[in-house]
Amino acid sequence: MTLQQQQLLHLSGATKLYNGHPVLNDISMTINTGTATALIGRNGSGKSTLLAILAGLLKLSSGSLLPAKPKLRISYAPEAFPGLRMSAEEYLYNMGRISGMSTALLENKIVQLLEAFQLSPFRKQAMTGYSKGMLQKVNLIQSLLGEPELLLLDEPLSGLDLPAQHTLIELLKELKHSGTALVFSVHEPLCVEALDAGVHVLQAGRTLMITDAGKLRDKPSSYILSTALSQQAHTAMTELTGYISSQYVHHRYTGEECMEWEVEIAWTDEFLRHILDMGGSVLSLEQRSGKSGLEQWMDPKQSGEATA
Ligand SMILES: Nc1ncnc2c1ncn2[C@@H]1O[C@H](COP(=O)(O)OP(=O)(O)OP(=O)(O)O)[C@@H](O)[C@H]1O
Repeated sequence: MTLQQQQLLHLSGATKLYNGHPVLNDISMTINTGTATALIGRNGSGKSTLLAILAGLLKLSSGSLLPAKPKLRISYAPEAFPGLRMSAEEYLYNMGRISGMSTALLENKIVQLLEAFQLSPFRKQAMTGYSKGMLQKVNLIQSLLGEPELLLLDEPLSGLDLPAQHTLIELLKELKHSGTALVFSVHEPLCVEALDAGVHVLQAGRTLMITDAGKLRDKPSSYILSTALSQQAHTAMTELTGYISSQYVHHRYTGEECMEWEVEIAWTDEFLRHILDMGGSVLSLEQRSGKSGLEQWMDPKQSGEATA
């Protein structure tokens, strides 16, 4: 915790039973101001249940949830949002008034957010006619209206088009910077990396691991696609400094068998030269992060099995 960060909420030994069966089992986490925490895990691993508990909407079967102060301003955007009969503008206005916002501030905020999410042209239409993505935008705008100290988002990117995803991430970055604590469930790496989030991996209601985006990010490598070389030339390449791995792959367009080389970026030129010297052709070159990136942790069972 940096000097400026303060504890907002502490969850300890949280267990939630449904029909005697634990769907969350002994979960502990501390949420500090100005931080982002991503909950990741397979479908049914307990992310939504945990968010509803943090929001105070579900009671714990055992364990404790301790806010650092009595009236913490919490906003919550649930996973599903129904198409109500009222217009988005009306709904947002009502929600803002319920949370105690002043009319002037609220009207201003609604206009800004509807514009940012490109919903202004539809603001007076009944939400029964909205698409899934449009409803998700209203759901998110509702959670962004006030100035929450803790913002809980259940799969916020779900159903959003790309511009809306970027708008949301920029807004979340600003909120985090201004001290709001963010906790969100997510199946895509985009949010985790952009918000430099801590990562809480759930598996069947239990904490599998706690880490952060920085640790999960791989050092990028160069990936060179070349025509297949002779066995002798291939072996010589594998002995060069900077070699990481190689595999036979089929070319995306021609279907031809070729070789993909993963090499350290600093040695890329050497490898390109060797391929040409050995009679091969370079088909493409790109730099990207390696195999065990964040995507792998989006499917924690697989990772758990791999390291077991
Ligand atoms: N009201 C309920 N009654 C009984 N079981 C429930 C209830 N709500 C959730 N569960 C169960 O709790 C487990 C965790 O569900 P939860 O919705 O929290 O998972 P999730 O990680 O958010 O899943 P997803 O990625 O699909 O949204 C699941 O097995 C689910 O069936």
